[in-house]
Amino acid sequence: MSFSQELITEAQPYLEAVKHSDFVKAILANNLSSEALDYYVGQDLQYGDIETKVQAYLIIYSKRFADQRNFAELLSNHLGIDEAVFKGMTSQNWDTIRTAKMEPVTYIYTHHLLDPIKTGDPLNILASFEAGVWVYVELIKYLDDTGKVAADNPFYGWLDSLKGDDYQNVSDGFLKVLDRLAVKQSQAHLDKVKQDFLRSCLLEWYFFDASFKQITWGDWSRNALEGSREELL
Ligand SMILES: Cc1ncc(CO)c(N)n1
Repeated sequence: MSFSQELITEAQPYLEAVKHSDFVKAILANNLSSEALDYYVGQDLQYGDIETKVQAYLIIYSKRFADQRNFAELLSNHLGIDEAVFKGMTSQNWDTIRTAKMEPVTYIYTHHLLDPIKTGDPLNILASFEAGVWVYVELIKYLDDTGKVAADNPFYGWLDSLKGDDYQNVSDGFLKVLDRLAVKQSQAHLDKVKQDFLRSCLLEWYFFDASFKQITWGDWSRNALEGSREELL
């Protein structure tokens, strides 16, 4: 089994969990609240900016011109994002939502993506990033296959723009690069890379969960501070 097949096999339970998440169920039932949608769009735009940064570092740290060109092209596609699709999903002012502040799960997930940059190793940097791409490709296939996301669904335009072979090919291409970079690496190194990949898959679930519940730093503070006024001992 190739390294990427191993990653994907072990990631299946996380993908199943994403499919079963309240957020995804609400997309399929077309009853996601506008608050959850606004939160998701704002946070995903922040996530997308970190994807830009990660891909820029993949260009910088890759040792092959062919890989660098490929990453540069994919980064250009990423930046070609159809703003209209996101604008159509939310009633919020674009400038406000485009500059949303990162809430806790977005912060943790994006810092998980940024952390391997310090290694300067494209294998480490690519693994945690590709996990998110892979989950999205699989989720989009799943949503499309249900045939339940109709034209009146806020995710219709989003699904329409991402479904099909192009996005799948991007993910498959990244998996091939991972396999090539994994050759001759120590087991300890590969174990760390795998852990990072699976952790991104886990954080995908938390990203949807946080969106469904619109979890903020304020919520976290309130949770932590609740009860702190009681006398100790
Ligand atoms: C949270 C998240 N993960 C993955 C993707 C796909 O790139 C995305 N747009 N957002």
